[in-house]
Amino acid sequence: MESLEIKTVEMHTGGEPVRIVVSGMPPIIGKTIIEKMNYIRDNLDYIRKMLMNEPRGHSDMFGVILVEPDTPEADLGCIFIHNGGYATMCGHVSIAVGRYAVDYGIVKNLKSPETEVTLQCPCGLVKMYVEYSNGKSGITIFKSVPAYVYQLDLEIIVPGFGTTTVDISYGGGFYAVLSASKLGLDLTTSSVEKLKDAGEAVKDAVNKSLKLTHPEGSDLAFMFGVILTDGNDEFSDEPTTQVSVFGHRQVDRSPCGSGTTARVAQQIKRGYMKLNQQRKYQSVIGSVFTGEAIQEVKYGPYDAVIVKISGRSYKTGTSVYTVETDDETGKGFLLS
Ligand SMILES: O=C(O)[C@H]1NCC[C@@H]1O
Repeated sequence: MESLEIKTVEMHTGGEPVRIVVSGMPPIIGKTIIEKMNYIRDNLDYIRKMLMNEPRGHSDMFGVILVEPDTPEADLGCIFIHNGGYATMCGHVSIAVGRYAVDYGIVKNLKSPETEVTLQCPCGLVKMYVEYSNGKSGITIFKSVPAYVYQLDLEIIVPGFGTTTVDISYGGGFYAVLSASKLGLDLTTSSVEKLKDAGEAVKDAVNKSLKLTHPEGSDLAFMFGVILTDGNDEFSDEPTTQVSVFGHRQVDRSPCGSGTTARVAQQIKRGYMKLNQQRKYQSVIGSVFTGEAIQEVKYGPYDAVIVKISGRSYKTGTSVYTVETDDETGKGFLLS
């Protein structure tokens, strides 16, 4: 532990933190990206706890450990980390890592007006298009893995909130999507604590009533989060607001890239949106991503769509993290 010296680049996307681990990790064993994620989870989880939890992080911290990809198609491999564990996809991090790859010389073939970066994520390859001109990077668009609805109108009993229905949709991770009003909540007036309670309760309820499967195996088949929306599903030029609750009662400050991907697939399936219609998705702090389904594809047995998301990230600093051997508290704790 004492010899750890983890170097990070710190960014945020739409207010959601991105702690990018760029060096200092012990060797990571594994051939595939999933094997690497599982190796870190089983052998190096103390590093996630040290970087995400207090006193170096906080209960809403998010990050990524950069690893060697196992395919020449990818520029970087991404292991996404949060307060409770690991994510198979993360849009807000991908948006930041796209800029990082351009600004820190990871990608050599810089092109204006946009430079392509490919990330290997546990869910698959994610293609980034980073705005780049006059030596400056900017807005990043990503095209994720195929997104699809797993089940519409799943009935669940949510303790403390009643019986309701949710749609289960996949955007690189599985989300339950529902209007906050179905739980008697309002995204503008309900407290963040109440939204966390609801998110946790919905996730538990879905886990009790549904066994998820995924065409590429069980490592991808778990409920990642809950998207509570303002219910404004009909297409409009106005943004629709949503909040993603995931991990250990963690609340996304950004509109949530993978959650937006899942919601676009759900809105297409329900006929609220059409292919090539671009919509604005707003977080509870007012940051905005755009989302658009650009192509229909078949994914295993599912009718899926390829979704394009755009957002903007910013750099906030760099850090070097260490831990002293006798510092038990400094190994990481959560207060909530
Ligand atoms: O943008 C996203 O996809 C995410 N943000 C935090 C939780 C999700 O992974």
